[in-house]
Amino acid sequence: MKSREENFIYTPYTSEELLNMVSLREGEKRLGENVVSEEQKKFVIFGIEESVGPVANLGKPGAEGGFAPFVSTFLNIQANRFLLGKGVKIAGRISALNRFSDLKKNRVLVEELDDFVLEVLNKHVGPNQIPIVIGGGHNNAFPLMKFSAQRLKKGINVVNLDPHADYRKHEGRHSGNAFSYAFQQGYLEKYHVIGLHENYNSEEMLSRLEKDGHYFTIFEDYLAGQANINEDFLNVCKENMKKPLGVELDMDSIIDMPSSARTPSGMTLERARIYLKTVSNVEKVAYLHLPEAAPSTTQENIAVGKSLTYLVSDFIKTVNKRELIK
Ligand SMILES: N=CN[C@@H](CCC(=O)O)C(=O)O
Repeated sequence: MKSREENFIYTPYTSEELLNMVSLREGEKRLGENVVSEEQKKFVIFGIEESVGPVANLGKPGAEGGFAPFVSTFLNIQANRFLLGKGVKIAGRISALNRFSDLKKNRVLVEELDDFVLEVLNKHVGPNQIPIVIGGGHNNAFPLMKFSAQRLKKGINVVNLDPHADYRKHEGRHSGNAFSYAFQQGYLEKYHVIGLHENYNSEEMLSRLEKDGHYFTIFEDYLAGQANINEDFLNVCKENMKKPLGVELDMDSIIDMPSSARTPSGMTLERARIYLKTVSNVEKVAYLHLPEAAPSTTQENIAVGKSLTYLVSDFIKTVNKRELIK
């Protein structure tokens, strides 16, 4: 299946392809062996292999490479009492076939991608299923919010752990304005963005976040001990306990994570895990989105694959635990 101008393609996984990525070991069960089962699926995972969004935001390419190391790592973790993986489906991936050198053309390309991601989600996510989208730029938050708002018939609340608010002007689509476009179009109601870096958010954007009634916290306030990050995670969870919540984690919030906006100062992976475990503990998660990882070496592939796997498995375990408690 291709997008309208044929600049993107969706390729579903076959069970055989997925099983080929699993290294079997006698006496053990790997997650991939259960992921291919015929059981009812609660979580549907999609990869997005593109970096047109970050490039259209004047950033660096590489986000097309985040998903592949995730899949091979995730399929090979242990299936055990903590996570069996039978309720998880790895559906397929959207890949970019083109990118231009012209900024305007790339921003139009992002619109084509927005529509294509929405089409794929509409086609492959059932009524009670939760989509998990991995890889690509933060631009793909827009179709995820649109998909969720359309199926719930109202704008949703979203939480994002991110040094950048991605609430830039409506200047053509890119990875830095998914949330401002979604708010303008009524798909996003209240935006909670946690851990903004003082140095990387324009005054104009911060003022607009305030004017539009959103909630944001500053990373440096946590460093100075003027705010408590775990309390802020918990407060977002409590405020959204009974509302459908979109959960976003920009991989560039994590210290040294290979990405377009790689940072030497930021969240530890452990803090990011606590974030996901806390904010996902609401009654209805609309989706999980983990964009922006951009590995370029073998070592970086390992780091990205394992980091994404910890985060996705934490998320699934948190949602599963809630369902069992109910
Ligand atoms: N989604 C990320 N957005 C950031 C990062 C830009 C970059 O790639 O360098 C932003 O718009 O500021």
